Amino acid sequence: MLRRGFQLVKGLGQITGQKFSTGRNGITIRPLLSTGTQWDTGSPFQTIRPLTMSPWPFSTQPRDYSLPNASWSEEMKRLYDHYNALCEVEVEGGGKRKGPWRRLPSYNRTIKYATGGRCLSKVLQAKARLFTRNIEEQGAGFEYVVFSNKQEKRCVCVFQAGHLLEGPPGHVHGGAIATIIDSVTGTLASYLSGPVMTANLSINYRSPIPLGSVVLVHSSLERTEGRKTFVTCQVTSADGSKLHTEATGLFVSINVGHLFGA
Ligand SMILES: CCCCCCCC/C=C\CCCCCCCC(=O)SCCNC(=O)CCNC(=O)[C@H](O)C(C)(C)COP(=O)(O)OP(=O)(O)OC[C@H]1O[C@@H](n2cnc3c(N)ncnc32)[C@H](O)[C@@H]1OP(=O)(O)O
Repeated sequence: MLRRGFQLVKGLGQITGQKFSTGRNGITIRPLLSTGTQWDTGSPFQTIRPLTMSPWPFSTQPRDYSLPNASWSEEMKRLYDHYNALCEVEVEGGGKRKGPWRRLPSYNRTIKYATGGRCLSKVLQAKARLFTRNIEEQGAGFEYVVFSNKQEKRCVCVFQAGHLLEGPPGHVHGGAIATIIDSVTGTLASYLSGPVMTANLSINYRSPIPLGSVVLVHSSLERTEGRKTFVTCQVTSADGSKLHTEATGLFVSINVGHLFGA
């Protein structure tokens, strides 16, 4: 159980960019997501099935789902380029240095060993996938990339909602909107406060989101109180002129042992 806790903490560090202390040793973070390669199906009895074409197919790197793919619309790519450019700033005399923004990589499973939990068999645990990254067809589900700004304690997600997320005809399902809000606010809260769980999410749906459109999910820190991190969230059209959804979230810091019944 303790070993699992370490794996979880290290995995979080990789996702959030934080170095989580695991006690005496202060373990160095290294890629843990080695099962999520481009050729990986997640099954212990692997069927080789390429997700993307690569000149060297036997990559040991997991696929980063927050990078552009062929399904991204021009609008999605434009917004990606816009925020990506803010990740670096030009310095006098040429050259570049890190800017205030950071693109957060995104994988289809959070942690190699700590997925699923106590109620799943090992085989099912091996198959566990992050909810927002479990649709294989590019562009069909959640296409998104999160950029964070630690100084300003906020993040922005560029989100393109695919056709499998339909709720009302031609529009995005409210549960899918809640999912992306939970993911973005949860990512911000863990980026700022370390391991957290959603305690409360309150959502007001103001105007429907057309299926296939690109929207921005803005999330900011409101305040922290002890173990509690309060964040706000607005989903707007890509040009910011239309408010689609507003939300507030409460995230409670946890000891990772919480997830394993400690
Ligand atoms: C480790 C995960 C990290 C994820 C992030 C990874 C990085 C990014 C990676 C990939 C991107 C994807 C990101 C996805 C993000 C999704 C996150 C989720 O969906 S999480 C699943 C849904 N949430 C649950 O299942 C929680 C179930 N609830 C619980 O486990 C507990 O209730 C918990 C941990 C929330 C609190 O339990 P207690 O025993 O630790 O603490 P107590 O004492 O009850 O509460 C602490 C304080 O919070 C208040 N509080 C608790 N719940 C509240 C509520 N619902 N409303 C208002 N206040 C509440 C309490 O009144 C207390 O306040 P006072 O300190 O006394 O001032």
